[in-house]
Amino acid sequence: MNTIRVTCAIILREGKILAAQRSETMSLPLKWEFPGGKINKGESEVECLRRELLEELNLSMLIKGRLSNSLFNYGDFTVELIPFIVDYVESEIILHEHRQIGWFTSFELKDLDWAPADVPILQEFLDRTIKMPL
Ligand SMILES: Nc1nc2c([nH]c(=O)n2[C@H]2C[C@H](O)[C@@H](COP(=O)(O)OP(=O)(O)OP(=O)(O)O)O2)c(=O)[nH]1
Repeated sequence: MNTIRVTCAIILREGKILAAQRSETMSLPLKWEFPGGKINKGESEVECLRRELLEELNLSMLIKGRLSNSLFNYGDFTVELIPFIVDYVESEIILHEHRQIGWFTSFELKDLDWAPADVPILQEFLDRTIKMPL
C-alpha cells in the first residue's frame, strides 16, 4: 500500500490553536486539518513543516514538541501524519490554499469536521491539555 508521509503543525497562540479548512478544490474538501503537507524526497520532517507553513500561510514557527504519528487508510493511499506542536511566531498570515483558518480553544476544536487522520492526534492533544492546560 502506498503510504504518504505528511507533517502537520498544531500552532499555539495565547491559549488558542490554529486550524485550517481545506478548500472545495483540494482532496478531502472542506475538512479541517492542521496545516502542513507531504515530505519531499531528501527533506527532513522539520524542513518539510517549515516549508509548508511558509508556502501555505506565510508563517514561521518555533517547535515545542511532538505528538504520536497517525496512520489512516484513505482507500487509494495511506497517510502517515506526523504532528508537531509549535509556537506561533508573529507574522502576517496569508492564505494560499485554504478556504479559511481560525484560532480555536481546545473546547471549540472538538466541534470541527476533521480530516479522519487528524482525529487521534486531536484526541491526544486534548488529553494532554486536560492534564497540563495551555
Ligand atoms: N496538511 C495536512 N494534510 C492532511 C492532514 N490530515 C490529512 O488527512 N491530510 C492529508 C490530506 C492530503 O491527502 C495529504 C496532504 O497532502 P498536501 O496537503 O501536501 O497535498 P494536497 O492537499 O495537494 O493533496 P493532494 O491534492 O495531492 O491529495 O494528507 C492534516 O492535518 N494536514
